[in-house]
Amino acid sequence: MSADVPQHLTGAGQTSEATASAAPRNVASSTVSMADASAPSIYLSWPGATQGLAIQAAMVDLDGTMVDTLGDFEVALNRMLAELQLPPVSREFISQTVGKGSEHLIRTVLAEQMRQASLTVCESSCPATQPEARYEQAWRSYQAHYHTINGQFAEVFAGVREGLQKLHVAGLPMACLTNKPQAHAEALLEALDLRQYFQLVFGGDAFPRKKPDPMPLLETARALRTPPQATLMLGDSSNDAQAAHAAGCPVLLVSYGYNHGEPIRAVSADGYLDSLSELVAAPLAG
Ligand SMILES: O=C(O)COP(=O)(O)O
Ligand SMILES: [Mg+2]
Repeated sequence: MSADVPQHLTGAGQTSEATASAAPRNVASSTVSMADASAPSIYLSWPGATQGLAIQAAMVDLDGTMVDTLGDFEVALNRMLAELQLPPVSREFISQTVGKGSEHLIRTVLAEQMRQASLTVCESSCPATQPEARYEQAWRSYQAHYHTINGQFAEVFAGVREGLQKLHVAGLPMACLTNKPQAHAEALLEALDLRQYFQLVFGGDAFPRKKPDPMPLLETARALRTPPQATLMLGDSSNDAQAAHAAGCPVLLVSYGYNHGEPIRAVSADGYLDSLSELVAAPLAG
């Protein structure tokens, strides 16, 4: 295991606090076997696939792929903005900004709402205040509010439980790989009863770099002990696709998530799904 992988993220992480704190409720963890280089391949297909994929494990994105979290983002951001005496942000703006981690979301929203406030309050002659000067306060406020409401305004997308169940039944080891902070991701998966499907959960603060950098995918494949080319990324945005291409992983994209306001089919991928329930998974003989 390379020295740059935090110890709790190594293969031994299967039995570390991440898993121990999230004991499966419906599926016994002992029924979910760990992947290794000789793990059996699963053949995956979906409607419109000219050719399916032979894979040994999957990494599944969280926001926009499994869970519609726009409501949570909206409430936490607007409570933060109210504290900072800034105008509320629209759901549409959030949907185009989410996906690159909390830091990027807070910085972008702060800059936009400060710009709007300066236009309203002082027309064109406001004294310039740098968003960066308010970033630390905004970050603390946002994280506290998000922690309080996490999952209360979120919903699992239609077809997600069915799709994950199919992959689980086919014997596919899975990790949740998100840019959401680790603690929020773990709590959300638990609250929505999705944690049971994942041997591992890696948040945006689990590695030194986030998607679209390939590092989180390469380290997750390493932790799952499957080669990147046999480790599928299942996501909703160009972040996931870009990271997958750079890591050498196959990638499938869902059409209903948050792709920075751009059509998902314009993003290069091995395939596109309108619902995870469209997936067909079967063990590959031999
Ligand atoms: O940016 C976030 O917080 C979440 O993003 P992801 O779950 O789509 O990776
Ligand atoms: Mg996403």
